[in-house]
Amino acid sequence: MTISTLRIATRKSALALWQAEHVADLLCKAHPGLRVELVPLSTRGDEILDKSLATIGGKGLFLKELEVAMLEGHADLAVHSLKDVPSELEPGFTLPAILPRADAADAFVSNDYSDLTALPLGARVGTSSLRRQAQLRAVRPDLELLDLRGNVGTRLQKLDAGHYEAIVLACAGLERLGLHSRIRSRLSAPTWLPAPGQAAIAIEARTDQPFVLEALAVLDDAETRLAITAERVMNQALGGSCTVPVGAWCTVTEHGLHLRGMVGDVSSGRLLVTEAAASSNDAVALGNAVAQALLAQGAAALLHS
Ligand SMILES: NCc1[nH]cc(CCC(=O)O)c1CC(=O)O
Repeated sequence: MTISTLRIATRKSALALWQAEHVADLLCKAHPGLRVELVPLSTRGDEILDKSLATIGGKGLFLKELEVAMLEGHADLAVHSLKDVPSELEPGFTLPAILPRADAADAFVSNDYSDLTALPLGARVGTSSLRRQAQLRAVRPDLELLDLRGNVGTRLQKLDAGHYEAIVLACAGLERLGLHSRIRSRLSAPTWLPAPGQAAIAIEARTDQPFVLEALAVLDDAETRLAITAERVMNQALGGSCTVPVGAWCTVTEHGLHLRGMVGDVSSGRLLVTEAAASSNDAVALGNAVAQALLAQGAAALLHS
């Protein structure tokens, strides 16, 4: 059976819409004659902006309404930032395609300062990400770390309004929104680790829709899938969610996979870091091995503190 139309469920933020339109373009190119429509939806994660994600129930809140739309037959697929996708999906759903990864680094964004070291003593830095907070603490224990939620545009407005000397965002999101010029410097591996799956776009669909899955699978990037598998397995083995400061970065070369993992503590800025290598067939084992090594270093105490 050939599919004539695919409907993409997406959140309504500028970044989510860009990503959904990007997938729509790729699908149209891959399947000439296919109609692709966007189904923009609001999620609880978008609506509740005054509480931390940890308090309101974590990352799943950005997926739920999109999954309901697929279950009710209003949409055939959903497009997500992979780093917002919980390591365990709801039953009945799968990720048939992971797109090639963009720049996974974080961005130091500031109107007055060129990088982290240039910030004055006690400067205010905005980020609600515990991973970013712990890594900031580790290099600059003097900084005042302040919460900052909302979509990318809102966060930049709060910086420009003078609430912070600097904020930290993902380079990939800024690039996609045409905001490359806001990146003053990159916070990148190996010294600074991104979130598991950062900068990769994931397509989600129902496991019981074989023709949809087949149409989507052509967009899958094998190398990115290997890397994010190792990173997400590590995160899951650490009991990971967005409520703990965990960073991961897996590279893929002709020699195989190399994974660097981090668990941090926000209050002390203490970071545990481990790395290991494996062959391309062993992404899952590599993720588990790095998680076990972090636990052996004492990660459990940090994760449950
Ligand atoms: N948590 C929100 C979110 N989810 C994905 C991205 C960036 C794009 C990506 O990582 O693919 C962002 C914004 C940010 O962290 O600055």
